[in-house]
Amino acid sequence: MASSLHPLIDNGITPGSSSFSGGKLHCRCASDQVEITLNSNVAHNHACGCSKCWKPSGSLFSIVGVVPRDAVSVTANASKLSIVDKEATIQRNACKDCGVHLFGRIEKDHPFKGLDFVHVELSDEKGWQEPQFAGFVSSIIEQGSHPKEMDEVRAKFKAVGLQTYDVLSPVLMDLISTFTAQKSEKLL
Ligand SMILES: N[C@@H](CCC(=O)N[C@@H](CS)C(=O)NCC(=O)O)C(=O)O
Ligand SMILES: [Zn+2]
Ligand SMILES: [Zn+2]
Repeated sequence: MASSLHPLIDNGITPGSSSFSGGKLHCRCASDQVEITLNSNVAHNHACGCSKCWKPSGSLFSIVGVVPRDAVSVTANASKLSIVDKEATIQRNACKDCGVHLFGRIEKDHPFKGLDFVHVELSDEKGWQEPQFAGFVSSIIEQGSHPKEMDEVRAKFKAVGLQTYDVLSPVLMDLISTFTAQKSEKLL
């Protein structure tokens, strides 16, 4: 398989630091970079194979984690941000010039409302939580990967110690279903 899963996965995973408490993200413009300050480490960091999450060119997967939205502030060049798809659940704020997604925010009623989605590779700091699993793996087929490559893709994740799922991990799926059950009062 010629393609890279993601630079933070391909050569093995570097563990983060439990005492790390945040840092800055920058877009990839040569000047006037959008800067985001995060006052928190990420949680539920994972590889996402869906077509909507930003990924570096040449990679099959995005690496995306969440932080409380109160921990996110735009600290430079906010005027360069624009929402990629206003109809999507996750409103991904991208740099209009370089295309990098700086943060994704949920405004509608949703189990993950209150959490923003961010890509820690946009930071120079070390200590961010390492990827915990791979989600939306089968979605890479929708972007042109051949179904025959899937065994190899899943084996590569397993080789670096990550479980693969075709939606999200059991913990996150249980959170989503708990939210749904509480809303319909099946669970009190
Ligand atoms: N197979 C679809 C899956 C898209 C999808 O459902 N993505 C997930 C993971 S990021 C999601 O929660 N999307 C909500 C959104 O994009 O607003 C694709 O690849 O486009
Ligand atoms: Zn930019
Ligand atoms: Zn995604």
